Amino acid sequence: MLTGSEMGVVDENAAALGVPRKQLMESSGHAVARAVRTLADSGDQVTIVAGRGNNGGDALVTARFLDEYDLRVLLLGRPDAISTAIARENWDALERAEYPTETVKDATAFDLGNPDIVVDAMLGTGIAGDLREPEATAAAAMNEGDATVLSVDVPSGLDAETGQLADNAVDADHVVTFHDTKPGLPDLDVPVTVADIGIPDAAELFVERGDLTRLERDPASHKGDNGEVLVVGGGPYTGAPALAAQAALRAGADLVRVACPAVVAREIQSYSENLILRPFDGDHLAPPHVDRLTELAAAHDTLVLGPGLGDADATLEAVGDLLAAFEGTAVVDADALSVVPDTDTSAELICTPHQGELRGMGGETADDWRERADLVESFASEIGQTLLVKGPYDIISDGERTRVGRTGNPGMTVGGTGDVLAGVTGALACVQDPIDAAAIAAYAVGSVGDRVVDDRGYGLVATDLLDGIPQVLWQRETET
Ligand SMILES: NC(=O)C1=CN([C@@H]2O[C@H](COP(=O)(O)OP(=O)(O)OC[C@H]3O[C@@H](n4cnc5c(N)ncnc54)[C@H](O)[C@@H]3O)[C@@H](O)[C@H]2O)[C@H](O)CC1
Ligand SMILES: [K+]
Repeated sequence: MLTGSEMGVVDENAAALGVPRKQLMESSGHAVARAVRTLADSGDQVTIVAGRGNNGGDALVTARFLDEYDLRVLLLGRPDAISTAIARENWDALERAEYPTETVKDATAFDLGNPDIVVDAMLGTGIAGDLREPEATAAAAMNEGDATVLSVDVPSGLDAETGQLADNAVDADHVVTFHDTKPGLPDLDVPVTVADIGIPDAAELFVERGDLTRLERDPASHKGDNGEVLVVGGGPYTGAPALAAQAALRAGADLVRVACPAVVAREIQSYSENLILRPFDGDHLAPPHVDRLTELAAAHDTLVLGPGLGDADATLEAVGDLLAAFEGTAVVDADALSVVPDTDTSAELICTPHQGELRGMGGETADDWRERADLVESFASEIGQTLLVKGPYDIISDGERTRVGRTGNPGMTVGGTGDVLAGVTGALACVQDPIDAAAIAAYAVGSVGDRVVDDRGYGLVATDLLDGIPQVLWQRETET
């Protein structure tokens, strides 16, 4: 089952892999034609009712596969109101080949006639709310008439995000949906054909630019709505927590606070005026700090635990205590990772080990990335947490879903890049599911590294990554 927006991610990933949406539309349109043939006898009257989006575009393709029928193609609205280039190209192709096209300029001009089959291609995954005109009148005519109604992707009026059916939705007799079933379809109690439209499995496995379409920033949002991150780190090292915190800000978090030992607080602050420091006594994290830090962490959307903490016994004991007490979402990195397998926690963790740290946690790894993906998935399921295992192929798994990130390059083996990744993951986990946050973070940080190395060659340092994060996350180029 895929929601409409999940389908959009997969579809954009397919385009990134070289299978553009117009090709998918051709497959979709063909699949609808095959379904029409199973329902219609030769010479039957088949009427296509197309909307102005890509749902309509699918059925404009269908028309070219139905030459043996008595065909009518009705476009709801003027051709210049067609909202996508690919749907318009398919409309133009029908016109040039002199198919029997008609445009319906408003609801009063709609006349369904009395066809044997109606193809409902008014609205698919792009709908919001009840049907407006002229779709509402067209739907009522379909529902009142005797024709068999074949809906394209979803019955027009079914919200593929929530599965909710509008009061004035089309009452379909059959549905041909694409790639995977959609919310609400199983409840309709009509035959649903799931058509393979040639989307490669890789579009769901690999993290590609389509995954970035999950990111959105509400124009009406206030400070804090886009995430508050607490980084607990520092002591023996000061750069690591500063990198993680700055990366979290660059990834879009509103407020990032760094809790660190007091003796290094000034030094960490001196790296950036954007950071808010919350020092605790002494020169390293220890069990007496845990109560206050647990309380502080609970007031944030996510905790990033580990950068620069070191591996002093008292520090690792405190990490265990903090994880045991904390109930929110935490990104666990660096020395803190070793504590995870022995800790009982109700927190939701995103652990970001490289392969050596994974072994240290008791996980197995393999040279072949596919084998590694299987091993990481089993280990994630065993520990009941999300893993982001760093490497030339990043493997991200929550034990059920597994994703693979292929961005990044050998220039990124330098120190500090992991801290940047932890920070970005922490910021994204404020507003995304753990697996999506980890997948997007791995993809984005690798992409920034690729851009830096493309520009300047190797010799990249972790601070080079910070500035490029917003561009990769937000200035994305998508296919229209
Ligand atoms: N995702 C894929 O892999 C593929 C999907 N395909 C098909 O494309 C549609 C989705 O197309 P999209 O252009 O995004 O949206 P729609 O055609 O569903 O509708 C957009 C259109 O509708 C208007 N609108 C929105 N709400 C309403 C309303 N309540 N009443 C009237 N009109 C409304 C809106 O303004 C837009 O103009 C998907 O379902 C598949 O069929 C392709 O096949 C490619 C592969
Ligand atoms: K439809």
